[in-house]
Amino acid sequence: MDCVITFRTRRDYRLYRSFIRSASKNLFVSGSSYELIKGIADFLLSRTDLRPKIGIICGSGLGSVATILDVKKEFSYSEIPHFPRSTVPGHAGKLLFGYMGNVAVMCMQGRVHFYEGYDLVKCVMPVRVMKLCGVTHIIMSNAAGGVNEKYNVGDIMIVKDHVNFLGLGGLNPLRGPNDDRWGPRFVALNKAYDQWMRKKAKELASQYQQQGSRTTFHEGVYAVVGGPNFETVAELRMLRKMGIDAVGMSTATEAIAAHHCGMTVFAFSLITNKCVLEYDVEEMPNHEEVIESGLKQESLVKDWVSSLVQAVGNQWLMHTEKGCNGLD
Ligand SMILES: O=P(O)(O)O[C@@H]1C[C@H](O)[C@@H](CO)O1
Ligand SMILES: Nc1nc2[nH]cnc2c(=O)[nH]1
Repeated sequence: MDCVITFRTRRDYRLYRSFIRSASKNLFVSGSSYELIKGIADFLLSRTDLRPKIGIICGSGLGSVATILDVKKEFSYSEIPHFPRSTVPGHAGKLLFGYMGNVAVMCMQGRVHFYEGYDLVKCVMPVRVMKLCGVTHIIMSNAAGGVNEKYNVGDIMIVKDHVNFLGLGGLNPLRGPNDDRWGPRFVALNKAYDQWMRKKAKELASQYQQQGSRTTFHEGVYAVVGGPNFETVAELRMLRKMGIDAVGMSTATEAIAAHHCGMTVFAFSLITNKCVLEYDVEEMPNHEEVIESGLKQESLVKDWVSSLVQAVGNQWLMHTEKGCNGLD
């Protein structure tokens, strides 16, 4: 049915036209515009003198990583304008600014996920906020199911690559008009996970093995699925045939946004459950077990992440005179 709108004055017409223009623009950019994210970064930076160089995202049950920070400023996500709120147990929903040694760090104690109802562009908003706060290196962690039969609960997998099942189906945080201030329209991902950081992380990991730790470190491929259900046996068998080592519900999309805006990306998965690829098995994955596994590996993960942060800091010192204490 056609609809005819009449306007009493030219002013009414102009108001209507500008409303429609901004509404159609917002259809694409709401929650993601550069200006909005700059506003959030400015809000945070106006409340702390600390200028972070490294960003950390704590996954399910991995929030304890934040406790190694000498915290200088803490925000609850709910007090940050336009910031998404975590709704999942095991994600405290706090943004912390502090030091790890002499390295200035910004740390998300908990993330938001697509399955919580957020658009992907909103899920990656905190990554872009970190970028505009000055973060150059980002460390992402997640809880994941071990698809590779050699992986055991408590193992750690350094992510060397990912399969983005959401993205292959068209759900991508970069979908929509591209703002070149973030990065190019078509971004290459063959070097998404930084080689130097992976090598350093492996070197640091080897010390635990030498000290007799039972934790095994791997390097492997992470697959992101939409969640929130855990996978069926048929899905897991398919993932394994495809060469997937671990499966989860986050990280890959954040890594895409971080790489797109030029950050150096490192990600790791804590294997919190062994995926069940057989039908006649009693055990079933659950979120409580995921969180519990995170807590069990707390001290090793904290130690390892902290040494990696220091290693990045030392690397900076070698290449710049200023270092990374956030005061330069
Ligand atoms: O935030 P991450 O990816 O660590 O959380 C994983 C995926 C689900 O949110 C949850 C399932 O237990 O853990
Ligand atoms: N998709 C998925 N995410 C997880 N997070 C922790 N364990 C799992 C799992 O088995 N599957």
